[in-house]
Amino acid sequence: MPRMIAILGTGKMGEALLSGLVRAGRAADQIMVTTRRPDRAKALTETYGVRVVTNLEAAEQADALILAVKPQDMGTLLREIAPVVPSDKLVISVAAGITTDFVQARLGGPIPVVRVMSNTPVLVDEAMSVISAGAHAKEEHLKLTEDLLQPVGKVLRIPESQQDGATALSGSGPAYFFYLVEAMVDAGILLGMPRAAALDMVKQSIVGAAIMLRDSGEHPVILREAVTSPGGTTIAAIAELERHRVRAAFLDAIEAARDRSRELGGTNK
Ligand SMILES: NC(=O)C1=CN([C@@H]2O[C@H](COP(=O)(O)OP(=O)(O)OC[C@H]3O[C@@H](n4cnc5c(N)ncnc54)[C@H](OP(=O)(O)O)[C@@H]3O)[C@@H](O)[C@H]2O)C=CC1
Ligand SMILES: O=C(O)[C@@H]1CCC=N1
Repeated sequence: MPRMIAILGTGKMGEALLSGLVRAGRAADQIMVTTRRPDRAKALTETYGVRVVTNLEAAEQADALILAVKPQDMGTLLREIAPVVPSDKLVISVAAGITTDFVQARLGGPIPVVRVMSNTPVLVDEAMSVISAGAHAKEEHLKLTEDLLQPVGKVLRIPESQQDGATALSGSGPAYFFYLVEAMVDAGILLGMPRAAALDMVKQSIVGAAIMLRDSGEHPVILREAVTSPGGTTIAAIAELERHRVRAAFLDAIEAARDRSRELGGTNK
């Protein structure tokens, strides 16, 4: 395990990863973070007891760097730290669309870079993190990255060519489920239910369904068929979902997210 880890750009994702590291037992004095705003720095120190440093201090002193700025800010950050990052430092990027080649080219030298796409359920130790090695990252670097991420969820190694697709599927994935919950609660309101009761019903249904899906080992089609009685209520709803081409909308939506991830990587300078 790297002795000192630095998170550069500690916003929503950076903080989610930070909280996971702390929950997994990493001592606060083995984590450094960087931020842009002083009020954010103060809040992170107060909540986690971690040291807030400059990007240059983090890049010099930490054994592994987790880059968690927005894709649009990655070029600027890499230009700033490039002069002080030695070629044996493990650099982990969690930014959508940013390729390992992009990071390596801006840091210069044979730097081991690992690209990660995680998601916000890292906050409840249920993240889906997919990881890919850059040209100079070896088995030991993938293993170190897995060791960092395994305490906060599931980790899968994938070819980097699939990273933009994974960003669309599991990186953004939680948002699609929250969106679905919102839509179903609205349906409850339409049927005249109080908002709080509708939210309770939908929340418990999605949690129950998610746990069944994870723990039963059954295919989702089998689980859905078990709810769908001949001539019953569920098939009446599914007929409407099909009529509105909801499945096709998901295919198009996730393809659009994949394309946007590619664009974020391509347009960044
Ligand atoms: N949110 C999500 O669900 C997921 C996000 N990601 C990826 O994680 C990354 C971060 O996203 P997210 O956490 O949502 O975004 P945020 O805007 O919440 O976090 C980015 C943080 O980086 C800070 N920052 C920007 N530039 C610098 C700099 N030069 N030095 C120090 N700090 C800097 C920002 O400061 P300031 O607030 O002042 O702008 C901000 O706090 C993105 O690349 C995204 O693609 C990946 C998976 C899921
Ligand atoms: O929306 C985004 O760009 C980020 C990347 C994956 C999830 N959120």
